[in-house]
Amino acid sequence: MNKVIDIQNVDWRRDGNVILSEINWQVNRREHWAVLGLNGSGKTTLLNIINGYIWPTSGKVSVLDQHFGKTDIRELRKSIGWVSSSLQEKINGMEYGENVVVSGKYASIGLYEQPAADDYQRARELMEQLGCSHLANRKYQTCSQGEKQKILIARGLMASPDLLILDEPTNGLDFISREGLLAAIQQLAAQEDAPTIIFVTHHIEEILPIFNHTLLLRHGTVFNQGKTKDVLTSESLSHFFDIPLEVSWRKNRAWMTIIA
Ligand SMILES: Nc1ncnc2c1ncn2[C@@H]1O[C@H](COP(=O)(O)OP(=O)(O)OP(=O)(O)O)[C@@H](O)[C@H]1O
Repeated sequence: MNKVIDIQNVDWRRDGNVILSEINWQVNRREHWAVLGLNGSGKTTLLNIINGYIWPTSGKVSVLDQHFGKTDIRELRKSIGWVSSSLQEKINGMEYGENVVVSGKYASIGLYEQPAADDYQRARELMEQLGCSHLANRKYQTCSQGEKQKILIARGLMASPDLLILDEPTNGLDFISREGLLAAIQQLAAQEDAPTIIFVTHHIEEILPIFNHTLLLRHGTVFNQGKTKDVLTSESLSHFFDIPLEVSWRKNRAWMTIIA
């Protein structure tokens, strides 16, 4: 496989508005990317294009070397794990943690097929990896927000995807749970056989060292992209957010302070 994501000159217009404009973005294997942008900058729209839920008005898209327009998107989606808040709403709260994870293999929300014993074995391993194996026999609705996210990430890995998209996975987490989830993601991404991970966030300090590349989206355009250390600079981010700020690095993570 050459490119995990290859987006060339993509525009998306809706009702006379330009929502995405001239997007060019290439993601190679062995790279993990963070996508950063304020509300309404076009992050979800871009993810919807990658997953084939919306079609670009112009431009070319290929994902995992499959060229859109020439491929069966439903087949392709089996190789893409996607964890988002809209998925969270679709999960049956009465389902047990491990069943939620196993359902990821069948790319279905509930379980309509009879899983094999080794599916449960794999689900347990993934839950172990994410630090949530103790939730295997817990009803999903009784789990905390952070616990639910870990279950959903394990679920997203169940079909052994080549691409895993984490869309604002830390939403609604307190800072302890957030750090717990980030530590699990860092560990997961560092594994030899990890899928390529795209991590979408509003917060620069959530960009873990493993996210060696970052894409900055603003008003539906790519403001900057490249190596995370080159992109998350005081100068670049002051322009990006249109406010003077200073970036400092602690434990290989960038933190920003607004300077009056
Ligand atoms: N189907 C649509 N029709 C018209 N406008 C749309 C549609 N979908 C998104 N938009 C607009 O496109 C812009 C980008 O939205 P998008 O949801 O992609 O942003 P986002 O970066 O994901 O924001 P957030 O961080 O708030 O989730 C917004 O102004 C939104 O109102």
